Amino acid sequence: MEKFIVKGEVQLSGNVRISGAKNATLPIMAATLLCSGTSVIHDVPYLRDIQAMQEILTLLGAKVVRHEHTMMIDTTNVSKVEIPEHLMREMRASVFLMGPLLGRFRKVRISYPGGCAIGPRPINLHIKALEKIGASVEESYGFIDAEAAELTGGEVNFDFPSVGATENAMMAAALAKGTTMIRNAAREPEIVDLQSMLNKMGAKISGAGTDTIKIDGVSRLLPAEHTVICDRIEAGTFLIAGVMTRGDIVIENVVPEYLFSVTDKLQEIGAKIITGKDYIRIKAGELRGVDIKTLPYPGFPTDLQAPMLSLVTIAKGTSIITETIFENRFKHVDELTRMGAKIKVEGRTAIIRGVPRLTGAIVAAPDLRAGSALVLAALAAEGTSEIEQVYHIERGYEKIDEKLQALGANIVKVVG
Ligand SMILES: CC(=O)N[C@H]1[C@@H](OP(=O)(O)OP(=O)(O)OC[C@H]2O[C@@H](n3ccc(=O)[nH]c3=O)[C@H](O)[C@@H]2O)O[C@H](CO)[C@@H](O)[C@@H]1O
Ligand SMILES: C=C(OP(=O)(O)O)C(=O)O
Repeated sequence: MEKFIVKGEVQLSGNVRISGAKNATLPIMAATLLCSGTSVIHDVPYLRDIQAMQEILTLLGAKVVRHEHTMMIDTTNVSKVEIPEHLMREMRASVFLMGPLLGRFRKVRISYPGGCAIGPRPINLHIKALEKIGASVEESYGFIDAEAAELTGGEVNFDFPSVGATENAMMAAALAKGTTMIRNAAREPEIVDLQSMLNKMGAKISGAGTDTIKIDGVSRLLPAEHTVICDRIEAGTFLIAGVMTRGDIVIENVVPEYLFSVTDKLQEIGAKIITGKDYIRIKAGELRGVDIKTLPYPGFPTDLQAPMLSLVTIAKGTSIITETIFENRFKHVDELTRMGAKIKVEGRTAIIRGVPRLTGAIVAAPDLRAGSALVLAALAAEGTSEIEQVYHIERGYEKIDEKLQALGANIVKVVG
C-alpha cells in the first residue's frame, strides 16, 4: 500500500495546471453509450475512477483507447446491458450507466453503486426519474432491473437537486419519445458540460445550469468530440493549499466563475485573490475563522468542505462548518485532531477553534476529499507526516504529489 510522506512548513509558489474534471468526465464517458461509433473526449484525467469506468465500458463491449489525455470510445459492439457487482461497487459514478443503457437498449441491470463512504447514498431519485419517463424498475436481492418497451417524455420533479439523478434522467430522456421536463434539477457546471456533449451528439436539451431542464427526445444520437471542463474541486484544493502554506500560487486552466463561492470564503478568511480569464492567483494574508455551510451549486461545495475545514484549523478564532449534503462527511476530524487541531463535532456541524500550528503525525485518508484535507494539513504542519491509504486520494486527484512538488512542496509517495 502506498503512502505520502510530507515534510511541512514549505511555502508553495509557482503555477499549476488544473486537470479535466472527474465529475464531468465520468457521465460523459457513460453518455458515449447512447450511440454507436467512436466518440473522442479530451482532457481526460488519469484517475482511478476513470480507469474503473474504462473497465466497465470495455466489459460492456466498447473499445476504449487512450493517447495521453485524449480518450476514444468506440461503442459499436456494445451489446451487454448488465454491469457486474464488483465493478458497480468501485465507484458512485457506475450508476451513470443506467440512463444511457436504458436509453439505447431499453434495458439495464445494475446493483448498488459504491463511491466515497460519506453517509447513505440511495438511488431512489434516479429510479423515480427513469420511471417518470416510462421505465419499469424492479429491485430484488440487491439488483436493479429497469426496462421499457418505449421511453416517453415525462415530468420529473426532484425533491432534492441530485447531481447524478439529473444526469441519468438527461441521458435516458435524450432518446425518449416526446419532451421531458426536469424540475429542481441540479445546476452544477458538470451538468452543463453533459448537456454540451449530448447536444453535440444530436440531443435537444436546454436549461442546464438552471433548475429546469428541457429535453426534446430524438430518435438517434451520433458520436461526438468534446473537451471536458476543468476540475473545480481540484482547483479549490490547490487554492486552499496556497493559503494554508502561506504561499503565492497561480492555478491555470480554470473557470473562475465555477469557484465564486470558494474564492469568496477564502477572501473572508484573509486570502488575497487576483482573477484572470482562466487563472486565479492566491496569496495568503492573516487568517481568521469563518462560518461555512455546504449547499448544492452555486453554494459552497460539499467536496471542498474537508479541505476548507483543514484550513480553518489554523485560522484565528472560531469557525463553524455545517455539512448539509452528506450525513457522514467529517471523517477527517479524528485524523486532524491527531495533528493538533481543536474540533468538536455536533451532528452535522463542526466547531473549530483555530490553533497557531498543526504538528506532523501518522494519519490515514478515510475517503477522497478527507484524504486531500490531510495532505493540506501535512503541508502546513510542523515536522513530518505520513498519510496512508493514498488510493482514496488518487480516485480524484491527478498526480497530486507531482503537482505539489512542482510548487515546491516536500512530498513523496512511497510503498509501505
Ligand atoms: C461522481 C459525482 O459526480 N459525484 C458528485 C455527485 O455525487 P452524487 O451524484 O452521488 O450526489 P447527489 O447530488 O446525488 O447527492 C446529494 C444528496 O442527495 C441524496 N440522494 C441522491 C440521490 C438519490 O437518489 N437519493 C438521495 O437521497 C444523497 O444521499 C445526498 O445526500 O454530487 C455530489 C454533491 O455535489 C458530490 O459530492 C459528488 O462528488
Ligand atoms: C464524493 C465524491 O465522489 P463520488 O461521488 O464519486 O463518491 C467526490 O468527488 O468528492
